[in-house]
Amino acid sequence: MAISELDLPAGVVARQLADGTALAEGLAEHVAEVLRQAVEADGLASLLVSGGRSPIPFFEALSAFELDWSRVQVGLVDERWVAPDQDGSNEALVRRHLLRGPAAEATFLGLYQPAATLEAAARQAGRALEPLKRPVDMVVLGMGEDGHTASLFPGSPNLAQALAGTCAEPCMAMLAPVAPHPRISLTWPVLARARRRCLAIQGISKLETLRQALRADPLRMPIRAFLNDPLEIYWSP
Ligand SMILES: O=C(O)[C@H](O)[C@@H](O)[C@H](O)[C@H](O)COP(=O)(O)O
Repeated sequence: MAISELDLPAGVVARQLADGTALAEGLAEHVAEVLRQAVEADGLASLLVSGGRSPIPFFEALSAFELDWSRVQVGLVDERWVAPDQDGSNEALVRRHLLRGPAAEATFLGLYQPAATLEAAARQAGRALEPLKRPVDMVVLGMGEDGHTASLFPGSPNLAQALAGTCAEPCMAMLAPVAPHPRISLTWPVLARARRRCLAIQGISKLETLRQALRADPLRMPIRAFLNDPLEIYWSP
């Protein structure tokens, strides 16, 4: 199976790479160029990345690119509600694998907030995102086997509100079916209205998930809400 076999909506571009290394390097080169152009045009660039396991090679490849990282904001599309020094923290993942070398000069805008409740933490995270340049210059999404993206999980309370184009909150409390369960996720308006968006997925199984998502209800497979122009899908076997 090849990604070219998928019937993608207009404005959705698919790039098939030979393997995970080529995917990480190709995506890093593309993202670095978008950031470089945004810094040149606006004096500031904003990047939102996903957590999980698969972005690590991409993070490490991107961190080595020479650009004016002091004018780049790096944030997360979601966070597990765990402190940065605990297992599962996306902030720790980005600080360890992306904010190093030249990229150490970037400004990190995290989502984790200690608070009495997850909902209070999400509200505080939204306020902490106020300095984020919008529309965001580049959002890099991942996708789970169930069709979730960021921490927009099927069956999560608040999902319908978070996917609505009228959602006024930049981020919301979400619940994942897998540990760590409490999450904070950016919402559709921030993620979908970015100037450039990439979806990075690897393996036949996720390609099958993507094929199913193209015909699915976003409430059942939330990635569907982002499969529209502009989107560049990076996929490798
Ligand atoms: O916090 C997270 O886990 C991510 O933001 C999440 O949305 C991730 O992109 C998918 O779960 C895919 O994860 P993998 O790339 O590790 O399969």
